[in-house]
Amino acid sequence: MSPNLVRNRRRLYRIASIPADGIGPEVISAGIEVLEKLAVVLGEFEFRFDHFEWGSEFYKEHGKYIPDGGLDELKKYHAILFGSVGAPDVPDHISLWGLRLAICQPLQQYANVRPTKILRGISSPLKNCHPGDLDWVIIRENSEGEYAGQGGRSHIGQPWEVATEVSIFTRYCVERLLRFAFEIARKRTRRKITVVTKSNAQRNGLVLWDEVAEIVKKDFEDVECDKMLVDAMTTRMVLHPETLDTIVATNLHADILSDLAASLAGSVGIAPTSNLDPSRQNPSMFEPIHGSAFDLVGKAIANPVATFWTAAEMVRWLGHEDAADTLLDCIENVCEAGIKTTDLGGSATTREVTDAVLDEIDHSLGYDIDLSNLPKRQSLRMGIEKTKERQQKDKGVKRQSLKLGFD
Ligand SMILES: NC(=O)c1ccc[n+]([C@@H]2O[C@H](COP(=O)([O-])OP(=O)(O)OC[C@H]3O[C@@H](n4cnc5c(N)ncnc54)[C@H](O)[C@@H]3O)[C@@H](O)[C@H]2O)c1
Ligand SMILES: O=C(O)[C@H](O)[C@@H](O)C(=O)O
Ligand SMILES: [K+]
Ligand SMILES: [Mn+2]
Repeated sequence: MSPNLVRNRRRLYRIASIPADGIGPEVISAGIEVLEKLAVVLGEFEFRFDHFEWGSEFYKEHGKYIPDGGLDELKKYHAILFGSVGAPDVPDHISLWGLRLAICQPLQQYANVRPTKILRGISSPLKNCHPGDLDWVIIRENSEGEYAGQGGRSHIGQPWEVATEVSIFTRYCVERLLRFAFEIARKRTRRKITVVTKSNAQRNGLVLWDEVAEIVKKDFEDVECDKMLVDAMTTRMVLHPETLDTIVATNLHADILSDLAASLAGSVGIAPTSNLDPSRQNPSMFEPIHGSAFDLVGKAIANPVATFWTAAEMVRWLGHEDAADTLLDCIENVCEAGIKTTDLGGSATTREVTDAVLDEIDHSLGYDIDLSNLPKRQSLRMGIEKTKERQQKDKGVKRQSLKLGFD
């Protein structure tokens, strides 16, 4: 088979990488290594990453996080891989609105999807909660609500100063998000959704949420639906995690609940986030759930698992379910082998966890692949095809060593 033919069968994905601030660059560079390894070993697709230096250093130099025309530039990519924005010497509302929200909102990434489960090898801080008891996906409204940006300040610095922070809930945005969440619930085994609001106190917008949920649920009779007030929801998440599956909530409520969820599953260092434009008119953006973690910067101990799981979700969104599952399996194997960072009670560095995951991916086809003597990339592509052919023939043979050499 000619190398060109092999090449043509592999999908090429152009990814915009925006590592930004804090531990963002440390975890995103690890994530890119893992994605590139996955691409080489599986041979189904390849990635071309373009790196954007947008972040707080860029802001301090240029007075903006995104240069003119930057959003149009992003639209040319299949997906965006994002680290975290936020620096100790820039107010947090400037950085968040300058970069993350300035991408999510105009690109209509209205569905923020945050799965959490107890990965193999990780234990929950809840003493009665075991793997399988906590397996949730939180769907966060990602375009309006408490993050609509409506409000202002008057008489600044005066004793009579006023500030308003106005939440906006539109029937259109609430309904599209609820429909998306019910679809997710329907695809999961338990077909169960909990709609979370605070409609006792927030008597306008969140009453609208409740009403729209009642209408939407009629189209999903196969999905079991219940509703909770957000304060009681925190209690249920802690005391009865096994009663929950898909959870849908407003922008702010789901932001808070999802950090709690990640920590109940072990750490904010493990959980992924997908900022999706379900219409696929714009690229979606994938990021670990955590922020810049100023306390960890430069120490080389940031947990890269959240970014690896995020990378798996990006691969899934691009249409490669099996590859995503393979990557998640590799991540769990590493956790199960006890190679964990300090937030999970281990002592491994970011590098050690990354190397262990790279090694697992190498083994994921069932062969040890030695690519060291290959002269050029094309040969490597052919080599991978050959490896897969042989794997098909030798199904069940585990961890054979295979030395590839084509020219
Ligand atoms: N999406 C984003 O870009 C995003 C998300 C959250 C926070 N932020 C920003 O990040 C900055 C810091 O925010 P914060 O302290 O509230 O939240 P954070 O998520 O950065 O940190 C909270 C805690 O979690 C720990 N932690 C976070 N990531 C970890 C990892 N990968 N491995 C191990 N431990 C990890 C930190 O050490 C810290 O103790 C702020 O500027 C905030 O605005 C940005
Ligand atoms: O949107 C936010 O509130 C922050 O960026 C952050 O907490 C997140 O989860 O993305
Ligand atoms: K992040
Ligand atoms: Mn958050």
